[in-house]
Amino acid sequence: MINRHGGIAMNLDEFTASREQHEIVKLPISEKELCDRYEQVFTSAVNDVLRELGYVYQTMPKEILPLREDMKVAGIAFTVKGSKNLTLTSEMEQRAKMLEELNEDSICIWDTSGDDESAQWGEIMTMASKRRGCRGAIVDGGVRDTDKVLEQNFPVFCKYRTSNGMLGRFRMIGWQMPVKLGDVFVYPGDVILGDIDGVIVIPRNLAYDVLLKSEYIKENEKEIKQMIVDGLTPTEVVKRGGYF
Ligand SMILES: O=C([O-])CC(=O)C(=O)O
Ligand SMILES: [Mg+2]
Repeated sequence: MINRHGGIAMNLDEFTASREQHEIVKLPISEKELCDRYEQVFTSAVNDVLRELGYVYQTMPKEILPLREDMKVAGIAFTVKGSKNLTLTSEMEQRAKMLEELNEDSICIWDTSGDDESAQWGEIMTMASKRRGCRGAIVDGGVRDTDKVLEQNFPVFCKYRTSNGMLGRFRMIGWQMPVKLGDVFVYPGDVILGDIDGVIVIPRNLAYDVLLKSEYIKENEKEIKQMIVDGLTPTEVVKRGGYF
């Protein structure tokens, strides 16, 4: 296309739409039921289903782990993006506003631009987000007040613990925008599942089908495990259609 200065114009409409007007498709079941059922499966099963569909870059950086090994959570992505920043004017007010926009069955996802210094989550933020019906937080950064977060039984997955509060060190640039943690893109509305093996992102348009197939895998693996209990060798298991 020739622009009004006679030069070649770049048409960014489609690209912009793919990034910033990502459709939040309606799901065949409620978000609450979807999340509750995802919490009954496990990340490895979901990962295998996504792999079958050709989606092999859906796991978050492997350093993002649960605060306690038995923590498991599924939720609807509410994304937050920030970076190291020395300014603090209105930082608290801005963070309060974000927390007040968290919705029921959300999970707060922090893209920290690779922060290695501050805590993006803590005790009071846990208390406030629980009241909003938020199901957990996934932080590509840090958490503080860890003992008080653990007492609240709120699933938090993060890279590190630190007493460094984010004020004056880090701040948000916005929320509910597309973010990228490691290799994986997260769009607001995607489904997130975290357990002892880490965190996986299920694109929203696939979320219901992937759930059904993951539930099937969970059932099917019972039969495979029974073959081992019955004394079959791994070779016999594979011959009968079993897998690992
Ligand atoms: O501001 C922070 O770093 C978070 C915090 O301490 C809290 O939520 O209690
Ligand atoms: Mg605190």
